[in-house]
Amino acid sequence: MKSDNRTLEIRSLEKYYSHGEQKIAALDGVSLAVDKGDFVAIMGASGSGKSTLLHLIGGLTNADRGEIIINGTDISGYGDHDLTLFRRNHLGFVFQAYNLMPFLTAEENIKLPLLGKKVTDSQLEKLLDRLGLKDRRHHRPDALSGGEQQRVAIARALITEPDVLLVDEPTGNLDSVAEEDICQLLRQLCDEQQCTIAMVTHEPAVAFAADRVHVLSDGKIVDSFATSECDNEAELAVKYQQIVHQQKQLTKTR
Ligand SMILES: Nc1ncnc2c1ncn2[C@@H]1O[C@H](COP(=O)(O)OP(=O)(O)OP(=O)(O)O)[C@@H](O)[C@H]1O
Repeated sequence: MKSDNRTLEIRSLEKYYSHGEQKIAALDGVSLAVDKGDFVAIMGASGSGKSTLLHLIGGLTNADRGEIIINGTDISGYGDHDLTLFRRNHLGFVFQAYNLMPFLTAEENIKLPLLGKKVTDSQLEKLLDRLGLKDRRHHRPDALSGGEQQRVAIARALITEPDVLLVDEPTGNLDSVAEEDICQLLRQLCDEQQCTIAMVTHEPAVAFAADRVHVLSDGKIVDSFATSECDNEAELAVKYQQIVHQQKQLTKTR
């Protein structure tokens, strides 16, 4: 059923890579729907296709088949120029490596995606305040902790008010305290500001912040479940491992 609230819809997405004679299906018919304000986590073993999926949603590579519809716009047929414009206006990215400009302050980094466009002072203040960066705004990245650098990266992704925030292993370089802090922040952004988030992670503790987990295996979504089915991250880890194990058994018997 189509929801009017749907921010992201992926239909039968396929992506192949060639290794010599061999053709590898990185994505093999992935379909997914995310409503406004929903937070989904995409989990899966190494090589299951997580990054490929996020890169396709983000218009960083093209699909071989299928559709990617973001707020009603199908970007799957777009060329490089249109994809660049679409990314700039509609998507926000947060990566494991914060990718901040080392010679710019936190505030200058946050304003980078605006490309000179004005942001109102109150908009910027609100964002700095929300991300707990007010007293760090004039610091350069090397004077910030890992968690603070990731907060700056999140603020930079949010400054253009994107339709979807695409997040790739956001806590991979952080200790457990900073990890929890970033997870809480992402959760609150959904609850309070109706941010729509698609996040790739292999960490059950990080996935627990989401509303729903989709499990990828060999380029297919093989299962998905609401995180509310799990009382805590340990239960989520067990549930995820069971799905992965079941999938391995199925592959063996094929
Ligand atoms: N540029 C590429 N050229 C060739 N093959 C690729 C390329 N990118 C990914 N692949 C292959 O596609 C499959 C999916 O890769 P992908 O990086 O999406 O997996 P992943 O789940 O993100 O893995 P990881 O958790 O290790 O980052 C793998 O078999 C990988 O080797």
